[in-house]
Parts: sequence; C-alpha cells; structure tokens
Amino acid sequence: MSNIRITKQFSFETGHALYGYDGKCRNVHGHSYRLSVTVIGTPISDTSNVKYGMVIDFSDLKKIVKEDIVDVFDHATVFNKNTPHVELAKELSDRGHSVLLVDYQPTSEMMVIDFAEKIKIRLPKNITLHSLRLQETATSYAEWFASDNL
Ligand SMILES: Nc1nc2c(c(=O)[nH]1)N=C([C@H](O)[C@H](O)COP(=O)(O)OP(=O)(O)OP(=O)(O)O)CN2
Ligand SMILES: [Zn+2]
Repeated sequence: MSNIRITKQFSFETGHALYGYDGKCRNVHGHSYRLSVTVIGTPISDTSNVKYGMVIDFSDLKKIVKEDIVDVFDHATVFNKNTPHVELAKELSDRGHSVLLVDYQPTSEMMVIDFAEKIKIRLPKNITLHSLRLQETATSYAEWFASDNL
C-alpha cells in the first residue's frame, strides 16, 4: 500500500510581541495565522474498519490540532516568559485578557517548532507528522519538515 500525505488547514487570530526585536514587530500586534498540518501514512485497508480508505480521519486530526493549538492560541496574546513582557502579561491577565506565556521568542519559526512537538505526541503510532506550514502574513510563513529534523 502506498504512503499518502494528507493536509488539514486551520486558522486562528493571535497577538504577539517580539521583545528586543529591532523592528515594528516589537510592538504588541496580531496576525491571522494560517496553519497547514500534513501527516503521512497508509490508508486503512481493512474493509470492515469504519475508517476504511483513510490515513487518518480529517476530523480526528482536526480534534488534535484544535485542542492543542487553535483553542489555546486563538484570540490570545503570546509573550516570551523569559523577558520583561512577563509583567505586561500579568497585568493583562489580571484584567481578564487571554494571555499565553511561552518559553521562546514568539516568531513564526519558534511557534511552528512548538506546534510540531505538540502534534507529534498526539498522533496515533501509525501516523507520522510530515510537515507544518505556519503563515503569519500574506507574504511570510515558516515551515517545519520532519525530514529536516531527523
Ligand atoms: N524570520 C522572521 N522574521 C520576522 C517575524 C518572524 O516570525 N520570523 N515576524 C515579524 C513580525 O511579527 C511580523 O510578522 C511582520 O512580518 P513582515 O513579513 O515583515 O510583515 P509586513 O507586514 O511588513 O510584510 P510585507 O508584506 O513585506 O509588507 C517580523 N519579522
Ligand atoms: Zn508579528
């Protein structure tokens, strides 16, 4: 049976600020992120399996990504917890805003690494994460490929 890649796309709105950066993105601002998740596996060949012909049900993939990424990041503002932004984050959080403290600079590169780790541990054993593409603006995106990270 052939190995097949399948992709599910997601979107979420997230704020962030790049502490210490030398450009306009050091300011708190937001993006309409687009995330493409590609997994690879063999379509189920057992005709009695309700998922016959599927690598993984798109809705099962959706559940994983929604629970661990979309629902966490959507309409939250992400700050690097290792910077003085932690004080701003506390102030916002105390005032009822949705804030996410992460252990990295929230660039698209670092976010896509974080997302890859989160998705990998949730996938069934027979399914491999092939790649992620995180589109931050209409003209900018970061990609993670399993083959680049062996
Ligand atoms: N390598 C990276 N560079 C930058 C990142 C990043 O995550 N990785 N992030 C930013 C800003 O957060 C923001 O995304 C601005 O990106 P940019 O493409 O510069 O946005 P513009 O609106 O200026 O894009 P144009 O289409 O060129 O107008 C900055 N850099
Ligand atoms: Zn940005």
